[in-house]
Amino acid sequence: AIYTKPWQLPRITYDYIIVGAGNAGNVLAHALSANSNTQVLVLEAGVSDENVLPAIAPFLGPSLTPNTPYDWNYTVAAQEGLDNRVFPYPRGRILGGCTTANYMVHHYGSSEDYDKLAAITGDSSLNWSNMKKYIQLHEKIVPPTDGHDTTGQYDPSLHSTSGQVSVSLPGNSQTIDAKVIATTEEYSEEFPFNQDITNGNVLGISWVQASIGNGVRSSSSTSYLRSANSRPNLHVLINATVQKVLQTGFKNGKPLFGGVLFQSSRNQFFPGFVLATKEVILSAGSINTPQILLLSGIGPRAELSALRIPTIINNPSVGKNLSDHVLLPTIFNVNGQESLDNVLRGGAPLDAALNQWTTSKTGVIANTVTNNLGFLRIPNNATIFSTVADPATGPTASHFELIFCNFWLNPGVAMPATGSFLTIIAALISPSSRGFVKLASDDPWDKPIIDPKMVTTAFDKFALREAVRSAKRFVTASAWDDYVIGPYGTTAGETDAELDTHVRQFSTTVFHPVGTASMSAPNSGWGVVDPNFKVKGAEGLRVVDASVWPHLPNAHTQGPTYLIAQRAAAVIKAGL
Ligand SMILES: Cc1cc2nc3c(=O)[nH]c(=O)nc-3n(C[C@H](O)[C@H](O)[C@H](O)COP(=O)(O)OP(=O)(O)OC[C@H]3O[C@@H](n4cnc5c(N)ncnc54)[C@H](O)[C@@H]3O)c2cc1C
Repeated sequence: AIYTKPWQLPRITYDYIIVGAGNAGNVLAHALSANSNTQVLVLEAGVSDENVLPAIAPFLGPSLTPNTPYDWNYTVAAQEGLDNRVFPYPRGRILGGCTTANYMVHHYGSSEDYDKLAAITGDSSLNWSNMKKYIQLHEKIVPPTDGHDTTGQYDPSLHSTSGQVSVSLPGNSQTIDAKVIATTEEYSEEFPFNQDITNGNVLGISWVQASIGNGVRSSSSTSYLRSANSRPNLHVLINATVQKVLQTGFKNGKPLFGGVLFQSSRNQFFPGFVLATKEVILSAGSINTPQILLLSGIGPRAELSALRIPTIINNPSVGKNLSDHVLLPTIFNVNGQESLDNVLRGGAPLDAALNQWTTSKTGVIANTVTNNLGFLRIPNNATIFSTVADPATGPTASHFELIFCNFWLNPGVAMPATGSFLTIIAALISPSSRGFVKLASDDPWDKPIIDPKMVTTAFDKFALREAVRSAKRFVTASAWDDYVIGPYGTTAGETDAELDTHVRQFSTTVFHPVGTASMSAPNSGWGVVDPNFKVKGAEGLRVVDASVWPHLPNAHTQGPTYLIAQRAAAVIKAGL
C-alpha cells in the first residue's frame, strides 16, 4: 500500500528499507516483497504520480522538469568548460523517480559496458553474457500504438514479452524517419543501419525503443510497483525525505547501519525513525545517494569534518567520479510545415494532438521526442588518439550519439516564433571529464553542490566537434536535399574555434549522471560499493542505483539501471 503520512505506517521495523521509489528502488521493492514473509518499506521523498498528465502522456514528459513540483530542481555549479554557465540538472521527485520524468528512450548499452564492469570488479557475473538474461524479467515488448508493421525495425528474438516495463517502437511516424533511414543506405559505411542494439553492439543508426505501452508511459512505478502494491508486506511512504542512515551497532567488526531518519518537510520537528533488521538499501540516485552517505558520516573525512559531521567510514570516493553525457543541439532550418514546431508552439495544432491522444492514445502525444538515434565512433586514426587514451568502454563502443528530433530542441533557449527546424542532438557518450557531488552544509534540506565538470578535457572537446561535423555530414545525403535549408546559428561553425564556441554556449546535460558511488573490486583502493552492492566498510547497507556505474554506459541510463537493479535483487535474494 502507498501511505502519505508517517503516522499511517503500520510498523517501525522492517526486514528491508529501500530509500527511493525510483528506477532501481521499485525493482527491488517488487523482487524483495515477492516473499510474503519479508517485510519491505520504501521511503520516497516525492509525490504520487497518479493523474499527473505529463507523467502519463509521453510527448508531454519533458514538461515535468525543470523547476516543477516533480523535480528536485537542482542546478549545476558554474561549468568552467562551458563559459561558466549554470543550468538546471533535473531529477525526478515523484513515484518512479526519473523513470516517471524521463524521455523514455529505452535500451541497455554496449556489451563492452558490462564486460568492462566485470573486469573492473573482478566479478564475471556482471558481464554482458550473464546480465542480458535479466532482460527477460524486466521487459515486455508490445506493439507500437499506431499498429504499424515493425518488421526489420527490431529483432524480436532479443526481447521479452513477459517482463514488467512495456517497451515499444515509435507509435507516430514522422517525415524525417524515411530520410534518416535513406541516409543509412546512401552513407552505409559511415552511418550503417543497426536493426537492434539490444544485441550489445550499439554502432549504427537504429529505430528508437521507448518505455511506452499503448500510447502511455511505462515507468518503474506503473510497472514494478503497481504489480506489487497490493502485497500486504510492501509499504511505500511518499513525501518522506530521508536525512541519513543511522549506525545501530557493530557487526563483524564493522559499523552496522540499521536505522533511517526521515522528514516530511523541513519544519517537521521530530523526524520519523524506522529500523531494518536485514538491510537498508540506498536507491536515491546519483545525486542523492552520495548526499545521504555523506550526511550519514560515510565519505571523505576532511570534507565531513569541515561540516562538523562525525566520520564513521572514511571513504574519499563518495560523491567523486561523477560523469554525464553532454547534450549539444545541432539545429537546422528546414522547409515546409511538417516539423512538430507548430505543435510545440501551442494553439490549435496542440489542442488537436491532445484531443487525438485523449480519445485514442495515438498521434504525436503518444510518442517520445525521437524516432531514430545512432551511436558512432571517432575513427581509430584520429589525431586525438596520439595524445590521449580512448575513453570508450571498448573497441566496439561509441564516442558519441546522434538523436534525430523533428523540431527545435535547445534546452534553456526559447524557440523562434516562426520557422521549422530539425535538431540532431550530438551527445558525448564517452566523456573523460569527471566531476563530483558534495555537501553544501550538514542540513539535509540544503541542495548538494553538483559539478559534472563538463567538457574540461581535450578528448571531450575533440569528440563534440567531431559529433557536430558528423551531424552536418548526415544531412548532406540526398534524402535531405529538398528539406534542409542549412545550419542554424552557431551550428554553422566550421573551424575548431567556431565549433568550440558552439559547444561552450549550448552544451547541457542528457540527464545521465553516474559514478558517485562507484562499484569496484572488493579490495581495490577506490570505489564505494563491492560487486555485491555492499557499501565498503559497512554492514547492513547497500547502494543500488545508477550511481554504482563507474563509467557511463553506451545508453540512456534507465535500461542499464534496470538491469543493475535486477542483478542486485538476485544477489540479495541469494544471500550474497
Ligand atoms: C529529464 C530526464 C530525462 C531523461 N531521459 C532519459 C531517457 O529518455 N532514457 C533513459 O534511459 N534515461 C533517461 N534519463 C535518465 C534515467 O531516467 C536515470 O538515469 C535513471 O532513471 C536513474 O535511476 P536511479 O534509480 O539511479 O534514480 P531515480 O530514478 O532518480 O530514483 C531515485 C529516487 O529516490 C528518491 N529520493 C532521492 N533522495 C531521496 C531521499 N533523501 N529520501 C527519499 N527518497 C529520495 C527520488 O525522489 C527518486 O524517486 C532521464 C533523466 C531525466 C531527469
